[in-house]
Amino acid sequence: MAQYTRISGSVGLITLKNPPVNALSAVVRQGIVDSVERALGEPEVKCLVICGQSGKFCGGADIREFGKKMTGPPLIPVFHAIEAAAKPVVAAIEGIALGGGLELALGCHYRIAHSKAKLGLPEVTLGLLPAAAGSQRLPRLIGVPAALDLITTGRHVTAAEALQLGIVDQVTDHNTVDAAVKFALSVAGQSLDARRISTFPCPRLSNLDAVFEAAMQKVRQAARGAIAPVACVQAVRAAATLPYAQGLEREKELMATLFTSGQARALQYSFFAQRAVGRWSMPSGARWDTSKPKPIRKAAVIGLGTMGRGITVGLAQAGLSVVAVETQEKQLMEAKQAVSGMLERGAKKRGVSPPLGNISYSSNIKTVGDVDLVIEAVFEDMALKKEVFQQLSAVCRPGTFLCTNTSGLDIDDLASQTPNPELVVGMHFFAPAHVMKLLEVVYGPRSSPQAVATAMQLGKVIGKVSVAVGNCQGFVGNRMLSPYLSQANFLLEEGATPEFVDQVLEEFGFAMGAFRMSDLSGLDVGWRVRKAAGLVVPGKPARMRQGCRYSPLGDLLCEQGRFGQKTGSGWYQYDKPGSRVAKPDPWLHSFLEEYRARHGLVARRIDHQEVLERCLYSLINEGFRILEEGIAAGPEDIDVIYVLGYSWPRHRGGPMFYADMVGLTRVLERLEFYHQAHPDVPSLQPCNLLRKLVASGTPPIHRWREVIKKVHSQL
Ligand SMILES: CCCCCCC/C=C/C(=O)SCCNC(=O)CCNC(=O)[C@H](O)C(C)(C)COP(=O)(O)OP(=O)(O)OC[C@H]1O[C@@H](n2cnc3c(N)ncnc32)[C@H](O)[C@@H]1OP(=O)(O)O
Repeated sequence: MAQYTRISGSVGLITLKNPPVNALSAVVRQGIVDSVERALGEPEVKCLVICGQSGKFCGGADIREFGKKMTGPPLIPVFHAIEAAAKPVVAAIEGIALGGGLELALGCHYRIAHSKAKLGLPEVTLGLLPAAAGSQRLPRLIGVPAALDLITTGRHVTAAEALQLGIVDQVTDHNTVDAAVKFALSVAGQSLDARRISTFPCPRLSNLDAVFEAAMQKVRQAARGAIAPVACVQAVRAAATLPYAQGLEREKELMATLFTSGQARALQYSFFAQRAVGRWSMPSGARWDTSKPKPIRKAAVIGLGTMGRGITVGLAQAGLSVVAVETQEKQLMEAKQAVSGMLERGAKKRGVSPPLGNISYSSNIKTVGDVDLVIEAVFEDMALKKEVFQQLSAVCRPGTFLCTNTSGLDIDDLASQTPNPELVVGMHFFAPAHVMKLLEVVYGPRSSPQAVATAMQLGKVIGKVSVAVGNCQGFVGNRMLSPYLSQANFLLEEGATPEFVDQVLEEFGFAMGAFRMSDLSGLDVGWRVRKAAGLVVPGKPARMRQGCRYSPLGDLLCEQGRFGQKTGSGWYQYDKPGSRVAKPDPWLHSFLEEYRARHGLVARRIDHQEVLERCLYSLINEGFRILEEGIAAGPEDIDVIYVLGYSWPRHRGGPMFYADMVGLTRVLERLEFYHQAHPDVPSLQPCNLLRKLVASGTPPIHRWREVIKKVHSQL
């Protein structure tokens, strides 16, 4: 709702009340209309102030109303009524003014913001554009280049930047409503002619075409197929070239295509999924709302390689005390320098001082005796990790949580090295660990709910989106990647090239195709895992292992020292070791031809559809298996992992959402088709849960959990 009160005798105060973010639901919109009408009708009222309850101005349109039947007054006429008012209307912006929230403020005559407020038009991140006249008002207020930047990226700006850009008129460190009331009284009675943004001409640009061409090129490059950023540029162009009313028509037209698009649905699903993963549950019944985390004030990181350094930076930046341990003195010195550099660069960007004092470095593991939680980040080697866990058990005080940063090793096996396996969880960080948003929190059968809650909470404190998953080979992300990469390799055996496979996957929207990604991560990583699993048989590249089809192509490259970017060659060639520019490699093409000839394989033409279906559907099929086994609690968990950790295009929601969009029946049919053609590839065999979902009438994704529950109850 919107509450109307009169304060200081002549100020009409409208307070938006719709927790948690005062979104502009139908009731709120109606409340604004009624309150404005009332204030304008009261002769004693000289000016109006609009604010939001609980220190939050407004989080924008109510996203939960999208896709439902529209009720209540539409936003544009509401904002026009405010702008047309004969009494000054001042927006008192505390906390947030985002999307429709900022558009509401732009409809007001003045804007006063608290110094800690964040403002922005993030509609593009939801597959939309600022279609409550934001795309038309903002360029008129701050000029085309700045408006293009804010609208196409959706980035939030601080109050200080908003003041500099001219979005707000004043910034205060004190009570924002008081400041707005004082300000409103000071301008009451003055002419409002120069305050109605819709009447402003858009600031002229001499190089208008060049500016828009450059903007379009930039968004097309960054968007990986997303349509909203392109529509945002088109809408701002309308503001720059058309009168306001016509610009508004164009904004409406563009919004109509976006609003009902699959991409908008995917992005909005992704928004809610990212929040839903915080409400985790375990098969034991333990849940986020019944498991209390322990506060972590002091943590230790063991092993200061690339991952350990990033984790140390993340913890220190979040204000924790960190003991950073590296037993090799030379490595310790290098790490100290590298960590300090990262902290200094990060602090410079944020205009704060680097938290160097939060870290103490040591080469002795015994120095971790008084920490609340340890994150072991030594080399990915089970024997080494076990040794470290045994040492930790001896030196840590009782109750210390022991976490391991591993991308797939058995958490339970590691937990068995300690007298308190309930305190052990996996924390799978993604490189670079201080930058990547994703954290897989892995619980073993003996991990306590409190240990999981604590790791999840710590993830939040250090700014990660944490997803709780069960213990299995590769956890969720890497387990699903395995069939995807296998298919990519099989496609090479059958006639494709790395360039073609990558092109198809990149056109789908991945930042990098399977082979470019493998070259970046290092082919030796997978090689080591396959060796440990007994799959690599040097000198005998037979194409079957343990009764299933196996491609030894990656192993053969590793045997030649081709580990990817770091060695200057892998699936591609690079100018020099460490170079990032992948070039097709004639050597690799001849190698593939010889390989096929040696194994009696005849190259055939493989089309886009086959590449996409075999790579993606095998990955999705593994996702269904993961759900069936209860390793992930719901499809949102998998989708968040893929979008944040594996560069799955956000505008496609994630693999499970994509399966829902394609249609489960179609996914099932195509898997059956490919499995018939490749009966020796078990990952192509449709899993039971997928069959059950299809048999139960292909329910939409938000109802899959009901079917999953039934499957689990039958086990
Ligand atoms: C019908 C046609 C209308 C056409 C209008 C076109 C023009 C306008 C379009 C828009 O305004 S689209 C919305 C633009 N706004 C946003 O994108 C903001 C989205 N929200 C956020 O970025 C964050 O939530 C926040 C506001 C910065 C707060 O972050 P914080 O970390 O503090 O909390 P969260 O966990 O993210 O959110 C808490 C809670 O609130 C729900 N929520 C947030 N924003 C909205 C919203 N705009 N509508 C509905 N619900 C919202 C969020 O989902 C969380 O709830 P749970 O999911 O955990 O239950």
